[in-house]
Order: sequence, then structure tokens, then C-alpha cells
Amino acid sequence: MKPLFNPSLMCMDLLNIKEQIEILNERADMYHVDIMDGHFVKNITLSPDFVKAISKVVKIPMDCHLMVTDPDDYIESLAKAGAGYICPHAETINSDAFRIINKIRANGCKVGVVLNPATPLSYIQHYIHLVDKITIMSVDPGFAGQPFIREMLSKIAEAKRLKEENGYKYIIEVDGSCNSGTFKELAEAGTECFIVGTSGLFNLDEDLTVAWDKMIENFNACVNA
Ligand SMILES: O=C(CO)[C@@H](O)[C@H](O)[C@H](O)COP(=O)(O)O
Ligand SMILES: [Co+2]
Repeated sequence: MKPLFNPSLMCMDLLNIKEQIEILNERADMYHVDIMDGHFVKNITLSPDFVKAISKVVKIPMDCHLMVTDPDDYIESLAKAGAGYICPHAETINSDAFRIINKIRANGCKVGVVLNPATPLSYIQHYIHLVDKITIMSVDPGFAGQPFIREMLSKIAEAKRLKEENGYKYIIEVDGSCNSGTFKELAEAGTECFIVGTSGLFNLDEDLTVAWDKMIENFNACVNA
């Protein structure tokens, strides 16, 4: 499978949103939109209103990462705003996972589930076959620019093994510190979709077209090394 790249929009230059979206529309596979409530994680970033605003210029799916205590509260507004994927944290849906999965689908969106670094894959074993995407956090959620948690490589490999053995269709995605220092190990472990933020993309150059080319060059050099 061709690697997928999913830029994390909270890391973009927020003074130039439209220009950057127009650049990324031609290059990226989807847009990662971090939504936080200041409660599940101690930060506040993007929102359903942001998703709605950018939907006017966006040409690829919007992937909404819900770092919120009550994801149910966001499903309808995100679907109306144009979300492609709605991705709650597994830790927040244990009391109503099946209801939430069904509700996301009933609202016309694909279903993702996100796992904190400390949460094992077995935590989602009873609904893993129902999701379209699994996101393995390789940093504790809440902030950009954190160091990579290497222990996540075995979790990625396990997601790959389960997918192959059972014919599951989910995309294996990694969020946190996907960059030239980690691309090779991430790809070898089984990562299919790379969320690229500050370290992997936006800090590489002020000109986003140059940053994107550098990111792809880095990726190809790393995986072929
Ligand atoms: O959900 C999160 C953080 O809670 C991520 O999507 C970050 O936006 C991304 O990890 C930033 O990229 P780096 O700064 O790690 O390269
Ligand atoms: Co994220």
C-alpha cells in the first residue's frame, strides 16, 4: 500500500490557513484536525467551527481526532461541518462504543478510533473489526512537538498482524512525532498513514511547498535506507 500522509492542521501557520490548504489539497491524502476540550487533555485547539470554515476550500477528507471527554456531543456538528472520519479516543467510549460507532456511521462518516500510548490494542478487541482506521498515538495526546515513544512500535506491528490474520480493513495510522527520525521504523512496523505535524512537515521550511518536498524526500530516503 502506498503510504498516506495526513498533515496535522493545528501545526500549520494559522495566519495563512487558506493558502496552505490550497497547497496541501494537491499533495496530502487527508487533513488531521485535532479537537480538544481542555478536559480530556489540557489544551484547546481546533473545533467543529474550524472544520466547517475550511470545508469551503478543502478537497480531501477531513479526519477529526476527538481528544474530548464526551465525543457523542461532537458527532452531529462534525458530520454537518463536512468531516470524513470521526475518531474518538478508545478511553472515552468504553461505556458506549457500539452506540458511538453506529452513530458516526449513521451520520455518514467513517469511524476511527485512537489509542493513547498506555492503552493496549486488546482494549478495543471487541469492536476492532468495525472501525475504518486505528490511530496509535506515539506521544501522549494534547501537544505537538513531543518526543517519540518507541514502545509503540510493537503495538503498530500487532495492529498489522491482526489485520493480516483476520482480513480487517482498517488503516493503521500513527500520530505523534512522525518524521525523518522515525519514518523508517514506523513504516517497517506497519504504519500506513503518517500524521505529519511540526517535526515531520511544518518546521522543515517556511514555504510549505518546499517543506512538503523535503518531507517526501526524507521519507523516501529513510524507507529505502
Ligand atoms: O493529536 C496530536 C497531539 O495531541 C497530534 O495530532 C499533533 O498535532 C501532532 O503529533 C504534531 O506533530 P509533531 O509535533 O509530533 O511532529
Ligand atoms: Co492528533
